[in-house]
Amino acid sequence: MPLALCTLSHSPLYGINDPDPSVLNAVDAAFDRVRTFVEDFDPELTIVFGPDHYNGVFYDMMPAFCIGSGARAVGDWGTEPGPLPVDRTAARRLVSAVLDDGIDVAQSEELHVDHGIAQPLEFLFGKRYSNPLVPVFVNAVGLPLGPMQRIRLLGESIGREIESWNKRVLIVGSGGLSHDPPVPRLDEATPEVLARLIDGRNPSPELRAERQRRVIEAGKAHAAGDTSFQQINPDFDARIMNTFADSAVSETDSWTTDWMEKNGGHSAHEIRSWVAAFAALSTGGSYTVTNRWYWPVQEWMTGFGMMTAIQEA
Ligand SMILES: O=C(O)/C=C/c1cccc(O)c1O
Ligand SMILES: [Fe+2]
Repeated sequence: MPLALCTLSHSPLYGINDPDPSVLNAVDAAFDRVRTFVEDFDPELTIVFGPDHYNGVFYDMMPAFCIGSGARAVGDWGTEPGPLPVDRTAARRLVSAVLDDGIDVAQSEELHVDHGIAQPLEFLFGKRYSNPLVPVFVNAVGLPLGPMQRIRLLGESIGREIESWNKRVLIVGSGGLSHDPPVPRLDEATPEVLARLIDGRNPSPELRAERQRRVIEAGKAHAAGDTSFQQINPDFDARIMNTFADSAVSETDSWTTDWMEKNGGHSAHEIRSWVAAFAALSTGGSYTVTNRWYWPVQEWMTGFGMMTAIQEA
């Protein structure tokens, strides 16, 4: 049974700070094509790799990656709060298989996910989806980060296991390409921010609104040409997408944290979700990229890309 893949950027500023209608319409048309691709594939299970932005996972216990054998959405940025339809059996089997492969993945029976995982699921399946899935948190903001090879190996391990299930499994990778939105950072945190990075679960509505307002303002300034932000880098983004299109996933092993940040900004590490997704797809042999789209969207503060791919029979 073939596996299918869809990798896509997310931005909470979608629907809030929108670009010119010609760009927005093109993005929405691409979303329609991706949704048709998913509907045609008709997945029996979805594995979604995605980051968190200190809304669900904190420095009180920061894993490199974590499989959710139960999960709930925190409901940031207008995403639907509440439990996710996790296939617990599948998730627990994945945890065992990955551990057997020598990768020390964490497990959560109640993984808290933010827009990094919730938004792509809503883009693909609508607001109240009930199709079975397994969320996999991939640390992309809580520095320090381990080498890229580890995320490839995680993806391959998951790919080998799902391959053996003889099911139609859709693999989703969520994350921006080059981007540098104002996500707080440990190395420059004030004591007040540090406390929130360690244990910031269930913030007051005022605190959440204040944080979101800051990001909206940053998006507006970015779109107005404020150069104090690291700029979107379309050349870097093309290189990333070409690597996946060329089936050269193992080349990502040589991408260093420094290189990613210099060229793509601090949040470029979200590309780790794409690496895991393509690595999982690649375990069954060759794959074909069926479509790709890209726009540098200043209003959303991110290089916004999407790719779909399917295993070759
Ligand atoms: O508010 C946050 O924590 C993150 C915002 C953001 C903005 C643009 C692109 C992204 O991938 C983000 O997560
Ligand atoms: Fe993000």
